[in-house]
Amino acid sequence: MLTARPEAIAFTPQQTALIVVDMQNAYASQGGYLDLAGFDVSATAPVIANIKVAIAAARAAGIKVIFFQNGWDNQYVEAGGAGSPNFHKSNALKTMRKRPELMGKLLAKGDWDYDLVDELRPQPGDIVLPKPRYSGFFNTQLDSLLRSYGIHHLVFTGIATNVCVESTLRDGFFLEYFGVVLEDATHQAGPEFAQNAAIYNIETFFGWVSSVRNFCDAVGYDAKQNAA
Ligand SMILES: NC(=O)N/C=C\C(=O)O
Repeated sequence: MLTARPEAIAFTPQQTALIVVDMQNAYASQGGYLDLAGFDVSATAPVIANIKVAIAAARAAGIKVIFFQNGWDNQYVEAGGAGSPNFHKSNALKTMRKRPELMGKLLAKGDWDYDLVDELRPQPGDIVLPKPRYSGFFNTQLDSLLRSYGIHHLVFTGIATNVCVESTLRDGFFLEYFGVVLEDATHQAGPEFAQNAAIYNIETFFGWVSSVRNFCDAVGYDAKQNAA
């Protein structure tokens, strides 16, 4: 049983996945895309630390860990051309149009910006999925993989709460997945009200909101003892 808002939610480890959304240098590191595009990433260190604990707890409980990496090939073919709203709305693409010296760097496969942060490394048995748009369900193998493992509960961590986390959780809701976000293992892109609004939306309309500590308690993982 996971203590959560608006109410506790039951889950079994075998039917649950921990989803780690886009914990790449682009979203969590100084000098990465969000930072260069003018978003504040100064408070991401505790989020990385909390995700690390959630991942350890999930692995110990036999919960599948799925990492997403957002981005495209270094020619940006997968980003879409002017016929795609992504071409017009992506702040990474807009930043690179303003600063052409960054072309081939931001969110480009093979570059540091695209890499997962050093602290969060996939291990054998984890799944790593590339995704070309905000939702992890769009143009990825996520749905078929989850169905193949009989998973229908998704516990979300990652950046950004109000963009890729919320988009993926919402799409999951429409596909009949139960979505829980661990709020202290997420961070917004934009002002704090964006975090609060995303959490409000999830808690009220699309899923459940919990914390890393509650998740550890639910799976019987002692974070303090394992840190020692
Ligand atoms: N990972 C995300 O939530 N991404 C948000 C914005 C972007 O990728 O431009």
